[in-house]
Amino acid sequence: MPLPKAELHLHIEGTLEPELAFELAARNGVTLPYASTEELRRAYLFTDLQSFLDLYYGLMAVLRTEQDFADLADAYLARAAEQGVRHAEIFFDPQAHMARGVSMETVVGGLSRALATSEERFGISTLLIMCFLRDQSAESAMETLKAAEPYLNRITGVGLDSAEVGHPPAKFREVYEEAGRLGLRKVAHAGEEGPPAYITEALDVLKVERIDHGLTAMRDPAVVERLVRDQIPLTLCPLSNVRLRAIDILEEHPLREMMAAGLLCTVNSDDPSYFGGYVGDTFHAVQEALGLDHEALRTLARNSFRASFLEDDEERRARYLAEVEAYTFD
Ligand SMILES: Nc1ncnc2[nH]cnc12
Ligand SMILES: [Zn+2]
Repeated sequence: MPLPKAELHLHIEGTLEPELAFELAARNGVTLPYASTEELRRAYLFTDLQSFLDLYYGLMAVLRTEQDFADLADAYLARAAEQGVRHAEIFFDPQAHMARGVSMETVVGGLSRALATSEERFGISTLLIMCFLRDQSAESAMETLKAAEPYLNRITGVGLDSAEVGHPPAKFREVYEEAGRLGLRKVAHAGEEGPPAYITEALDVLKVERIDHGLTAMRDPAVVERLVRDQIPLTLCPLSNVRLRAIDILEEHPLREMMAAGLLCTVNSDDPSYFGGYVGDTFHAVQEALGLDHEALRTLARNSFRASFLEDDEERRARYLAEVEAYTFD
């Protein structure tokens, strides 16, 4: 039995496996620019975040109907369950779909249909976090938030993703203020490729409660001190960092140093179909590469539930935490 954990940094579109992509392409009459799943997999040689995003947005062309989004989420949940995930806070990128003529209703409808039965089928509780694409305009983000208003009973929070450098958090001040007025929780990618100042800006200007990635915090001791003082959770994605060349090899990932500094670290998969592993695989990979002992893994699992947005369900959080404490490694 795998260690129980929450996954807090997971783009549902990044769980699209080549086999499902080809199945959906055939179902929807979409022609992919790859002859086979093998050829598609061979294209997963990324040099940076942008080179990944180009392929990731391109492959989304196969996602067209509510059923497609439900199938995508179902496939993720089945794999996550095998990897010990008990709770998942799932990102989605509506602008990438609406730009292709797929409505918010289709996206949220399909995803939430799969999530509605996740607990009984997979034993995984779920929340949805809607991300804005930071390389698009603030106006587009605001329009996206407006388009989501009829569905806010199914959306817990907002996030910020896509190409980071040159798109600082402050660009989205108004849309985050409005999200706050609507009662949404707030997270943002910061410090993946961007400077540590983006992390501070996301906290100060956007008032986010968690930082997605936060890897570059280690370049600025003052930023580390702030994150430690306020116990701001970081949703780290070590396999993603290697595949997108933020670090050269997993052995050089600063996770150990970050935990030792007192940062509230969690480990997540980001886009598991593209980066070589789901979250349980990621735990194994960092355990091996960094020599983490069982107590460090237990701390990461504990942190994942502590950092989750289960505030309205403290009883459930306590139950998950008790599972972590009772877990015996074999
Ligand atoms: N790692 C990542 N960084 C920014 N945007 C993303 N969208 C999907 N994965 C992402
Ligand atoms: Zn991400």
